[in-house]
Amino acid sequence: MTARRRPRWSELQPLLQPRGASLSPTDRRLASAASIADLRRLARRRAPRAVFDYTDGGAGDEVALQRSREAYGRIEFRPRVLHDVSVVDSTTTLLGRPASAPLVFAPTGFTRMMHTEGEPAVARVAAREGIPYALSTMGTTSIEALAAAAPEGRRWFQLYLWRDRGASRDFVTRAHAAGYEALVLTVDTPVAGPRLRDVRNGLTIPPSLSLRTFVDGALHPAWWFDLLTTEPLEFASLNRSDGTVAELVGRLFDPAATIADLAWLRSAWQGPIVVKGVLTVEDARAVVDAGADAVVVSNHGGRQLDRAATPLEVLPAVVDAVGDRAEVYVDGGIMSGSDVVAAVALGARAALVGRAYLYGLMAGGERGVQRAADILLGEVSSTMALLGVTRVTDLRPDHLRIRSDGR
Ligand SMILES: Cc1cc2nc3c(=O)[nH]c(=O)nc-3n(C[C@H](O)[C@H](O)[C@H](O)COP(=O)(O)O)c2cc1C
Ligand SMILES: CCCCCCC(=O)C(=O)O
Repeated sequence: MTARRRPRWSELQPLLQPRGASLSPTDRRLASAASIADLRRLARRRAPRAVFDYTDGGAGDEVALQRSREAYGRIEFRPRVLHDVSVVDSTTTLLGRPASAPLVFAPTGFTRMMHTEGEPAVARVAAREGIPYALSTMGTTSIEALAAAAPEGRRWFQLYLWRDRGASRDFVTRAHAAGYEALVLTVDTPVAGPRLRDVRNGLTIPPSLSLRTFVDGALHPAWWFDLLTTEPLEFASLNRSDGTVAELVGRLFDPAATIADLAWLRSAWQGPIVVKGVLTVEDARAVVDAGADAVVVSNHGGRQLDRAATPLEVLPAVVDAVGDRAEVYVDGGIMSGSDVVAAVALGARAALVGRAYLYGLMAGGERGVQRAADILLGEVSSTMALLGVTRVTDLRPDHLRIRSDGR
């Protein structure tokens, strides 16, 4: 079924080593992770609590976070049998260029806080696997350094509009000069969502030393060892950023941004623009009218407005409304390749994942991200085969039904 796909590094590695021989403890742990949920468990053990919670958590009571995830639990596949699935082709095109699967690594801020290998590690895995990766404005690696780390990769740049429009313009210029292919304008963060776990943990960016963080660190020495033995976190654009995430957002992000700013961006950037954070048909139409080439139906992984709509539920209506004029992606709660396939069957051109690769990163740096990619991409192929589908374009809504009982 996946015979034509090149074996992945982490599948090969155990075969190339004498049994149990020189596999590092990290490699052994990663090799034993069979799912993204397993990687999450490893991540939780390795990262300090404040870091894990920042990544894992959502806004408010985390209702949006849970609903986004639960929506995938309601999917019931309708497999078709006796179809030749000896060769499954998961390739597609995104923004007019080839991708090995309908999958994108979503932008995530402060990535080197999860593991010091950070964004370059994520970008290298994405490049190796032939999927796009969007660097965040709040990244801890500069636009230029990331381009140098994975020059052959498909790089998108995620833009937050800042109060200082000169700085926003500068990001656009730098992304263009460094060969980024697309801009992802995130529109669901006019102010910070209330991240209660971060408040309770006293999280600051960068993490500061206090009795609490000292104890947290003592319980997670590997993470601290990595942090202390590498260069300090480099923020893409900030010289000093001390404060809580909410303070940072309040200081930098422009709550007055409107659709006119998207029109401005359209005139300033010649390449594709993806608008991320749309949850209504009205907004999807408005941003496509203003020049967006793609929209991401997203509630920011449940991290912004709690009780915001569930992306998978909104997806079909957005596809109906703008799918003939723009590519429609979805994210939030995607933890397996079978979730990716369900999203595509419901009309998404691609699914973005955030936490899924961050759990891998926290669990084992670049090798952990590779493990996450292996798991997701392997599951995309096997789910397609088990559904009786050999091409992404053959996935249709009638390959599934949505159960109302959630079981
Ligand atoms: C730790 C973390 C940091 C994030 N930072 C950003 C960011 O800087 N910009 C952005 O547009 N979205 C950001 N997001 C949201 C993701 O791009 C994406 O929408 C979300 O993670 C999808 O949900 P999932 O994590 O369940 O896959 C972040 C998400 C996480 C988990
Ligand atoms: C509260 C918004 C923080 C913005 C930076 C990173 C990000 O988007 C996130 O979700 O976290």
